[in-house]
Amino acid sequence: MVLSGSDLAYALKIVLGDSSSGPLPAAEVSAEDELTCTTLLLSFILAKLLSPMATSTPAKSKPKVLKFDSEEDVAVAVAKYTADLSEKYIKEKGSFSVVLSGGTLIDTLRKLVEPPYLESVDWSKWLIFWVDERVVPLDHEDSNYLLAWRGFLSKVSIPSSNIYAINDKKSPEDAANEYEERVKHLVENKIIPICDTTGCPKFDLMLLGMGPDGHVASLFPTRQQRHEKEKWVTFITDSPKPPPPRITFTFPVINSASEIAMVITGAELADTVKLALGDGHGSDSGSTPLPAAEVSAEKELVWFLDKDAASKM
Ligand SMILES: O=C1O[C@H](COP(=O)(O)O)[C@@H](O)[C@H](O)[C@H]1O
Repeated sequence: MVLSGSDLAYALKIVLGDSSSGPLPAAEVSAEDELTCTTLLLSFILAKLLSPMATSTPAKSKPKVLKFDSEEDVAVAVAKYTADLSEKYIKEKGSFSVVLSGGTLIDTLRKLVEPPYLESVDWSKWLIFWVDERVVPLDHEDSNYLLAWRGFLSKVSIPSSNIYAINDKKSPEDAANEYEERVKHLVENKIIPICDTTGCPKFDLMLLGMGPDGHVASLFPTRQQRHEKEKWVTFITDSPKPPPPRITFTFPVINSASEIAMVITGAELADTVKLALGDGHGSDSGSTPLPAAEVSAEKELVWFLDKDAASKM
């Protein structure tokens, strides 16, 4: 009987290890029994390899892709989706943590700050974070905080103590470390739960946009931050998209969120959407998938696309 490979270790231990109730059948193998024993062993190994226990992280489900006739329809759908999740999570856990990106996303959230949601959403239970931020003063035109303040936060009654902007007085590295510390503190105080499978903070909802190069947050195809596995928040000083200094949540944190919406509109993103939802590989990023193709959620990832963004699929 010839056995090889590390996957056989557990089977060998069972078959060859001592047993108080007498030897297992395979331990008494003779030349005539060899075929039967090998078949049994192969079945055991196959069953083990094919069972969900064979992989250390459970496979996540495929993204849900929703296509709409217009950008306006996307805005309407994203508002309802967010308000519904707000109600669900506040009912379940008493608060709703939302991670915002910058860019076009904020304008697409405009329907959320109109009736009926303006009155029906319990804004007092919201906690706001940024998936990435440009390291500029908070009142600078490039600030994602300022963008969100103007287009969203100034219109709703989220307590200011629940709005977690970055410290704009620090260097990118220090600002990233401080933001990570603040999130750790919230985790320690059980304000943000921890994701059992990754050990990262588990935010309820991330609302993400995507750049034409397939970047999400400030994780760019050609920069190493996208490969960060240890830090929760990292920094970049040479972002290919200006301004160069930024901080960003890393993929382990992004992909630990319960729900993620990728909100993407406009014909200029159609090729990138096709790549990201296809095999994920951009022509200029070799065999590494686009960052947008690496987004996954603990519960559900939904791509909201208007017909222009979906036109090449
Ligand atoms: O620089 C950034 O870009 C992305 C995408 O922005 P968009 O304007 O193309 O929608 C954004 O998601 C990110 O938060 C921002 O810092």
